[in-house]
Amino acid sequence: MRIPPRSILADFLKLGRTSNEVGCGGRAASRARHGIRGVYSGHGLEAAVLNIRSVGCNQLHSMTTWAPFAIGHGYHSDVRAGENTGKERIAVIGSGNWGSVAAKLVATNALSHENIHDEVRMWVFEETLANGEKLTQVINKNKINVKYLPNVNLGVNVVADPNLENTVKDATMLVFCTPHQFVESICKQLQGKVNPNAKAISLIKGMEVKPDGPVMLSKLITKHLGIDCSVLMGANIANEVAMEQFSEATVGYKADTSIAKSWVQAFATPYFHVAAIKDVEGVELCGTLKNVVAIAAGFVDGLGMGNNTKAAIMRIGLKEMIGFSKLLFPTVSDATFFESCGVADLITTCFGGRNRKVAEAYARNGGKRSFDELEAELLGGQKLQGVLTAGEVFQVLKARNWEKKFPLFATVHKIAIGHLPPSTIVDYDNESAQKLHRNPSVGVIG
Ligand SMILES: NC(=O)c1ccc[n+]([C@@H]2O[C@H](COP(=O)([O-])OP(=O)(O)OC[C@H]3O[C@@H](n4cnc5c(N)ncnc54)[C@H](O)[C@@H]3O)[C@@H](O)[C@H]2O)c1
Ligand SMILES: O=P(O)(O)OC[C@H](O)CO
Repeated sequence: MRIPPRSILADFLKLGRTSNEVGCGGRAASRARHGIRGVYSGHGLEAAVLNIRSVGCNQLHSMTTWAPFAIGHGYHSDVRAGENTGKERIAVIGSGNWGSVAAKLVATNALSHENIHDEVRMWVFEETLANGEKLTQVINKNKINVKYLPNVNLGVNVVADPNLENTVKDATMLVFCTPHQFVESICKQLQGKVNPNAKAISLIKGMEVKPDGPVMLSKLITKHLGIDCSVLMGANIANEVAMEQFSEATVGYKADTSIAKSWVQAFATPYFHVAAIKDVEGVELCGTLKNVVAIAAGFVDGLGMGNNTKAAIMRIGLKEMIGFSKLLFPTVSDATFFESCGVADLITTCFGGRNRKVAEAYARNGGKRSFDELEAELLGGQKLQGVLTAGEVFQVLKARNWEKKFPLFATVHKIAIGHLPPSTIVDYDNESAQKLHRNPSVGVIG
C-alpha cells in the first residue's frame, strides 16, 4: 500500500476532523508499554498521525482517532473466578464471520491491556458440524472457528460458550455481533441477566421496524437491557481484517467520551485504526443502509453493466443514505459519511461484500432463484443483511410516503421480492429523487 506523504496526510486528517469527534494520542507510548510493533512503525504515516494527535492529546473534541492506552475511569468488579480484579471483562455475543474477528481483536487487546481481563468469552449459536463435533468444542480445542472463519487463530484467551447467560455473566463490556434479525430475541433472553453497569457496543448492520417506526439496534439493546450502547461500523470485510490487513473503523457514541475511549481501546490495533464520533445514529445508519446499496451494486454486476453504471448507482445510493438518515435523525452529521463507516464501507461492500455477491447471482439468474436459496448455496451459513434491510427501509418509505424520495431503495426491495426484474435497477423514475439528490448550491442542471 502506498503511504501518503506526511504533509498531505496531516492536512487530510485536519480537514476530516469535526467538532463532534473526540480522541487522544498515545499509540507510541501504548506500543512501548505493550510491546506492540506497529505496521507503519517509523513510517511517514505513523509520524503524521502522532504529530496530529500530539496537538490535542488532552483536548477532547479535537482529535479524530486515538490508540489503545490505559484509561483511568471506574471499572466494575470482576467476580467470575471469585476474584475482584477491578478489570473490565469483555464478552462477545455472536460468532459468525465478523463476530469471530471481533473476538480476535478484543482478545488481542485483552492480553495487552492491564485494565482488561485476559479471558474473552464468545457466545456461539451452537451447531453440530458435519463430523458430529459441536462447534464450541472445536473452537475451544483449536481456537479456530472452522465454520465461519476458517484458518484464523482467534487467540488463546477466547473461550466459546453455547450458553448466552453464562457468556455475559460478570461481563462489563458487551460486544453484540450477530445478524440483525436475531438481536431482539437475544436481548429478550438477556433481560435481567447483564451487569446493570455494563456498557454495550453493536457491530451489527441493520435495523428493526416497529409499528411506531424504525428502531436502531443500539437503541433496542439499550431499551431491553437498560445499558449504554455505542456502535462500531466501517469498511471491514471480516476476512481481510482477520488477515490483519490495514483497515479503519468508526465508533459512534452517545455522549460519554470515557465510554468511547474504552471501546477504542478494546478494538484498536496497529492494523485496525478506530476513530470515535458522537453520532450513534449516523454511524449505525451508514452501516445499515450501505447493505441496500450493495444489493443494487450486485444487480449491476450480475447484469454485466460496467464501472460507470456501478459508480452511478453508488452515488445515488450514497445520496439516499444521507437523505434517509437525516430525515429520520436530523442530528446526523454530514461528516459521518466521510468516515470509515460511510463512503469507505460503501465502496468495500459494493466491490467485495457478500450482499453484492449474492445479488450478482440473483441478477445473473434473472431473479428466478430466490435470495434465500442463493444465500444458502453461496454463503455456507453466513447471513445476508441487505435484502431484509431493503424490506425494512421500504416499510418506512411506505409508512411515511417517502417512496418517491428514495427510488433506489424502493427499487432494490421490489427487485429482491420479485416484483420488478433486476434490469429495472437502472430504470426507475428519479424525478422527485433529483430534488433530494441535487444540491442547488453547486448549480447542477439537467
Ligand atoms: N462478515 C463481515 O465481513 C462483516 C463485517 C462488518 C459487519 N458485519 C455485520 O456483523 C453482523 C454479524 O455478521 P457475521 O458476519 O458475524 O455473521 P455471519 O453471517 O457470518 O454468520 C451468521 C451467524 O448467525 C448465527 N445464527 C444462525 N442462526 C441463528 C439464530 N437463530 N440465532 C442466533 N444466531 C444465529 C450463526 O451461528 C452465525 O454465527 C451483521 O450485521 C453483519 O452485517 C459483517
Ligand atoms: O459482506 P457484507 O456485504 O455483509 O459486508 C461486510 C461488511 O459490512 C463490510 O464492511
